[in-house]
Amino acid sequence: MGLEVCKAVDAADDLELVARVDQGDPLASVADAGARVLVDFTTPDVVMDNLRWAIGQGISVVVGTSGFSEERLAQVRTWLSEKPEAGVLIAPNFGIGAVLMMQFAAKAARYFESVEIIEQHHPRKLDAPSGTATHTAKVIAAARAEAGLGAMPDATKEEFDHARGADINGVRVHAVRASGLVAHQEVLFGTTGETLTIRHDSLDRASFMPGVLLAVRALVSRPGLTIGLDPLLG
Ligand SMILES: NC(=O)C1=CN([C@@H]2O[C@H](COP(=O)(O)OP(=O)(O)OC[C@H]3O[C@@H](n4cnc5c(N)ncnc54)[C@H](OP(=O)(O)O)[C@@H]3O)[C@@H](O)[C@H]2O)C=CC1
Ligand SMILES: O=C(O)C1=N[C@H](C(=O)O)C[C@H](O)C1
Repeated sequence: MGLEVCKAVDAADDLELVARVDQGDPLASVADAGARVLVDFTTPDVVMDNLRWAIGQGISVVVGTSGFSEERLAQVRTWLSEKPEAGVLIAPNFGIGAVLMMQFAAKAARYFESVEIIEQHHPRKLDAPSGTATHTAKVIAAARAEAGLGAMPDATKEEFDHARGADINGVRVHAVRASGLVAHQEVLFGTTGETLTIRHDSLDRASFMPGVLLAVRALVSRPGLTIGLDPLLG
């Protein structure tokens, strides 16, 4: 993703790529180069250190790295309150189609008694389930709670470990890893006599770049914490 972002920024007429940082490179080179926005696609282990450093320097940050809990978001808000000029945008998925998939799923949630999420990724992915699937489960769970829906029907009494997937706020999420895949997700809804499947496929990492560039441009004049691309899409 880092390479893909560098290519996309380089190719944009209105943006200038001033620094590239890989593991082991000094972050100070970002500040020395006069960067106004830092884009972080690293790992959940290091992203918070990067964020703390960048916010401390007054540099805004676009974050694609997954692994953001409520506690992490609260920490970012605290850091930002000390640097009101800085902005941070954290998005579980920068693909426009993926953002729409999550919005459609939230809209459908109230009408179906059952829903499960099946995400599929390349086998080099470190985290499971994906940030996108986790976020989708949370927005579906919130929509179900708002509509007064209870637990989903499920008679399972005996199971091999994890056979029914991870339980995220009451929504089952299944993670598939296989060579050849990029990033894919299905949200499967069911109710009496019908199912609805909402599916999104990222077939190439270029799919994330329009969303990343949109966020970079917005953050030049958008202080505070923004979650997801939705507020930028109107
Ligand atoms: N929000 C979105 O739309 C998307 C989010 N992602 C997320 O982005 C993250 C990265 O994904 P991906 O690019 O596929 O993963 P990769 O493992 O291919 O890349 C991560 C890179 O970060 C480098 N790195 C590790 N530590 C640091 C550090 N301290 N400073 C700078 N660089 C560092 C790694 O170096 P090294 O190889 O030496 O360890 C590696 O090159 C994941 O969390 C993934 O889930 C991915 C795609 C889309
Ligand atoms: O690691 C990936 O590849 C991806 N990670 C993000 C996630 O965890 O949801 C976004 C997309 O699914 C690709």
